[in-house]
Amino acid sequence: MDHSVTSMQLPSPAKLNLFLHITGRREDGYHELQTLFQFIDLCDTLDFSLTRDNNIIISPAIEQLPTEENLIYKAAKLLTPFKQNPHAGVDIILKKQLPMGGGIGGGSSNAATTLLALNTLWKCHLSLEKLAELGVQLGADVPVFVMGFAAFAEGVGEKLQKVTLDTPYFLLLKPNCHVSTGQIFTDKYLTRDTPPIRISHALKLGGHNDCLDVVRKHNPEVNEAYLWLKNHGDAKLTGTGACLFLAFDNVRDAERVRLSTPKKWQSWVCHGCNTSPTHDALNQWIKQNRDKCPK
Ligand SMILES: C[C@@](CO)(OP(=O)(O)O)[C@H](O)COP(=O)(O)OP(=O)(O)OC[C@H]1O[C@@H](n2ccc(N)nc2=O)[C@H](O)[C@@H]1O
Ligand SMILES: Nc1ncnc2c1ncn2[C@@H]1O[C@H](COP(=O)(O)OP(=O)(O)O)[C@@H](O)[C@H]1O
Repeated sequence: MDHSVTSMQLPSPAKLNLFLHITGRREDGYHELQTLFQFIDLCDTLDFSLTRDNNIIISPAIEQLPTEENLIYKAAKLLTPFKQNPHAGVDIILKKQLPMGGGIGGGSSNAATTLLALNTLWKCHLSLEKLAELGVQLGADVPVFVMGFAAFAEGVGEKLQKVTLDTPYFLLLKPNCHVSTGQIFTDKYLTRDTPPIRISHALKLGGHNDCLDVVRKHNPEVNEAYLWLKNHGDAKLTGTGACLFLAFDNVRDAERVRLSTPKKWQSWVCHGCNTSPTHDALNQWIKQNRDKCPK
């Protein structure tokens, strides 16, 4: 078979929570949210090659993360009951660029990219909705990456309404600390009573991040980076952090502020997108391989 139809390279982008409201707490302790998700063009890359040995091989390994806990592995495992050929396996090469545990959803994105790639390579023929339903078991942010459109999200982040947002440039900052999502969501001072808003309100007026004060309190370095970034505009926290971001109308201004960023923090200038770069690349792959792909 033509090698092109047995392998695929896809980008796996990060997301930003443009705002994050906590509107309540469910009986199981999970928090009900309203958030606006936008993708950015800062991406990991995943190479998938079909094999015939029924194995899921991921390289290189992520430091201090056993393969079985890698969300890429978990996503591939979730799809195995749906493989057309029971002997099909996959070799996956991960080129990691996204900082982990930064609130930009790299792990969830990698899981979604894997679901999308293997659904095609393993000919599982599952709908996006079914893939999102499987993916939410791995994390609340997986569905938005599977669906691939910027979205107003409710529930724990899985009830999605497609939106079209402005696509500014962002300066993204990563303070040198790891924020524990669990610690933030169990803090007694976290506010959990932001009144629910309508999508029209969200799109017109935006919102805030209810986690910000608690994250700043637990993580002095996030606080320091926030105060620094705030000198340049409306600095925001994504998810439960630690990453912070600031929007700009043009790339020049974003680059100018980035050049003055203290060197102790990683920083990137990136572009907001309304469709996931994974979907753009997958659609391109499908177009190129349509005639070569056996049904
Ligand atoms: C906050 C958000 C916003 O996009 O993103 P990140 O900051 O992680 O990127 C997500 O909702 C993160 O969802 P998810 O990825 O499933 O969270 P996990 O890290 O698995 O959650 C760790 C712990 O936080 C608590 N948790 C998480 C999500 C939620 N809606 N309510 C919660 O109470 C739970 O106790 C959970 O065990
Ligand atoms: N492929 C993966 N990439 C990144 N993190 C992963 C992956 N698989 C599992 N994880 C775990 O998920 C955690 C959260 O990762 P990530 O999604 O990048 O952060 P966040 O949820 O804060 O945006 C990591 O700290 C790591 O332990």
